[in-house]
Amino acid sequence: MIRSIETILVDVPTIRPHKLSVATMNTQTLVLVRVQCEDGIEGWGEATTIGGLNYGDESPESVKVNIDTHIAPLLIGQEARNVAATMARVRKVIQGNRFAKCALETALLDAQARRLGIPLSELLGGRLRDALPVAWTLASGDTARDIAEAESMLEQRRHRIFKLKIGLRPVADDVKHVLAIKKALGDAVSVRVDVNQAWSELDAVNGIAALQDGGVDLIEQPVRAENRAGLARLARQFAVPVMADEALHGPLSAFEFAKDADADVFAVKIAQSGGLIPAKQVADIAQLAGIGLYGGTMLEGAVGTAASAHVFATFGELAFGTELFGPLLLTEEILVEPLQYRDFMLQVPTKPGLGIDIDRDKLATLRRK
Ligand SMILES: O=C(O)C[C@H]1C=CC(=O)O1
Ligand SMILES: [Mn+2]
Repeated sequence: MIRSIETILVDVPTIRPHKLSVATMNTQTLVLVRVQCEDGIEGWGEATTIGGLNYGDESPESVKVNIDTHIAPLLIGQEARNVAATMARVRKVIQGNRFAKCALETALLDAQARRLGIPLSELLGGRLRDALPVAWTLASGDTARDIAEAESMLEQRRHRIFKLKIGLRPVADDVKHVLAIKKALGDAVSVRVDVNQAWSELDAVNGIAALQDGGVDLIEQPVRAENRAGLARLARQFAVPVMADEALHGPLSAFEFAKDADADVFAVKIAQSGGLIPAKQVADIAQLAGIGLYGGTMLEGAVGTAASAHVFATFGELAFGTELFGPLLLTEEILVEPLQYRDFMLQVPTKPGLGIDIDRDKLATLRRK
């Protein structure tokens, strides 16, 4: 039985300003969810977003207040072992709030997998890989600094896929910035861009043409999330793959995109999908439709990153790798043993549940008072 649900806000400074077209982040706020069960088992989940309400329609504070006030009371006293029934109840009576639902589902599945003594990926059907390629986002806003940062990542064998955040400056300036980085890093390195919806369709036609010529590998969410037809036109017009990110809000939106192949690639995110099981459905839909997969992040800390890793490890196809670098962008470690990144890959944890242990003392110091 579920005994208690606690939500904890944790503000962690980033290692440098992280500049997106919608926000500049100097801290990330983690919403940690702790579910305690009568049998002594506990599970952890996490929700994050980017820049308060700049990125999505849930904020860390809304996730906390909506779980505390509206969702937790539905769950206290419910059977903890049947996560499917519990989440079905939540999904039936709670509208929206995908990030909050994801954090809760993560905690319930973590608890159940710990109870069974198996890694979470096994509860999700079993893993097809033990390590995941991880991209790094260059988003300092400065070309020379981004190149130096990428070179250091290559030297440490941490990342060889780089995603550049653009869309804030005029298209020509952004193209110049991206191509300078691509030229400096060379052909062995994958350079991609994320426009975070900033371009008009006309900007996108011009921008993508130049980026494609310059050897950029992937174009992420160039136009508004609502403009599915526009994204589809761009995907058809260009050979360089065009990826849907903010446009994906779970299985239903994935199905709408998949019906007519309106994107070449999906950025699958557990939070945007509304949970781990819906994220798997998004991936299934993509694979059935021949759409490529990329394991996305909401810049989660270690808990959300581990949860995402367990989900992505079950994907048959993962042609574009992942961007599960969230914990590496933060100045503080909240795990007893950090997640392992080596040889350009994140190692999927192997211990039961999420396979991680929260450092309780650290959490006590960092939590918002
Ligand atoms: O993809 C996004 O839009 C959000 C996020 C993921 C990586 C990053 O730097 O920002
Ligand atoms: Mn994106």
